[in-house]
Amino acid sequence: MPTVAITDYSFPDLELERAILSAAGFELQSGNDKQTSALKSIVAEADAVITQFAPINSDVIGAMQRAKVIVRYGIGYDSVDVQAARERGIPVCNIPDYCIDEVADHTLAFILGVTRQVVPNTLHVRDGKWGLATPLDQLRTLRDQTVGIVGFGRIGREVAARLAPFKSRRLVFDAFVPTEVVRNAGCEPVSLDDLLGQSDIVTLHCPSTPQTKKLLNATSIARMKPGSVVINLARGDLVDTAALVAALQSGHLAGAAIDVCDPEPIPTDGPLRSLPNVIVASHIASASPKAVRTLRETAAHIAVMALRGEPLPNVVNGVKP
Ligand SMILES: NC(=O)c1ccc[n+]([C@@H]2O[C@H](COP(=O)([O-])OP(=O)(O)OC[C@H]3O[C@@H](n4cnc5c(N)ncnc54)[C@H](O)[C@@H]3O)[C@@H](O)[C@H]2O)c1
Ligand SMILES: O=C(O)[C@H](O)COP(=O)(O)O
Repeated sequence: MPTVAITDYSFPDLELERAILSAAGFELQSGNDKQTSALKSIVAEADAVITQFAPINSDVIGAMQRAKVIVRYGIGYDSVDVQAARERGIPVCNIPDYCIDEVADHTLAFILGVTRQVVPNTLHVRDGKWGLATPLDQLRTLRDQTVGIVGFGRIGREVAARLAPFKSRRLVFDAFVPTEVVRNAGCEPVSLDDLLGQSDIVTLHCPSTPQTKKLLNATSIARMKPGSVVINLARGDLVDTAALVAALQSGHLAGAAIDVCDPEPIPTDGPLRSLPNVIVASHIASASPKAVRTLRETAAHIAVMALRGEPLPNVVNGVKP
């Protein structure tokens, strides 16, 4: 019986996937290991592979003897060596639209949380105190803030739309989206340098690629406005963690709100877990019952389509099945 291998997952079980695959006559085999040797063994005989955060590098892809597809449980596919898959003729599919509202809402929650100093003022009251916990000049209004959005895809556009009623000035840098698309959304297309130099809030919504890794590093952070903040719900490696921590500790950056970090998880003694001017979450911005269900069902259905030889949606590496 054809087999679908799931390399790793963060869900309590795989019953949803198992039901879809067995109804289609396929068997599910699963592991939950991110080491190359274990990954090679789980994918070796699989006819389709579904993967979440495990690194599917060229060694792991080289071990695939029969795979007709690699499906990423998620939007970003930086954990998969898509070029190695292309060389082997294996299509890689992502799930591009399962959590756009969830991540855009979470971004607004983070932006408002930082702007209105929600977390320190909550902890203050919990600590038995009363009155303003943070200096007055740290409480701002979005009407007075310039927000710089890096990456104007599905999530970046929804963030921009959610910011419109707050009347913030919205700057956008996207390396590929035409400037009319940005203007039509009521935003101002700018260069990355202008965005960093003029924004009070910089929010990242581009993928992790060789061009965007460490987009925010010591040099680019130094170009940011003193007192500005960084919001990152895209990928941890877009930001040089040491440079971010140094800028938060020196006060050059007033704060950060991050759902993703490099590395993940953040080490237990890592400063990003304890700095008072940081809001942090553990890569959960995509979560809602609807989003997780859509993600899991879509991944299983794409595996079924591949095993039936049907045309595949969301192929990101240009390989036709
Ligand atoms: N925290 C989470 O749980 C979570 C959930 C979903 C997505 N994400 C991350 O968010 C990212 C964005 O998601 P999306 O759905 O908006 O993707 P998308 O593909 O719709 O949009 C990404 C945008 O980034 C732009 N871009 C690419 N390279 C760029 C560069 N060098 N400089 C500037 N812009 C560039 C693209 O042109 C595109 O418009 C994903 O790649 C993923 O890594 C995180
Ligand atoms: O469950 C998750 O956290 C999602 O898979 C995140 O992955 P994505 O950021 O690539 O969508």
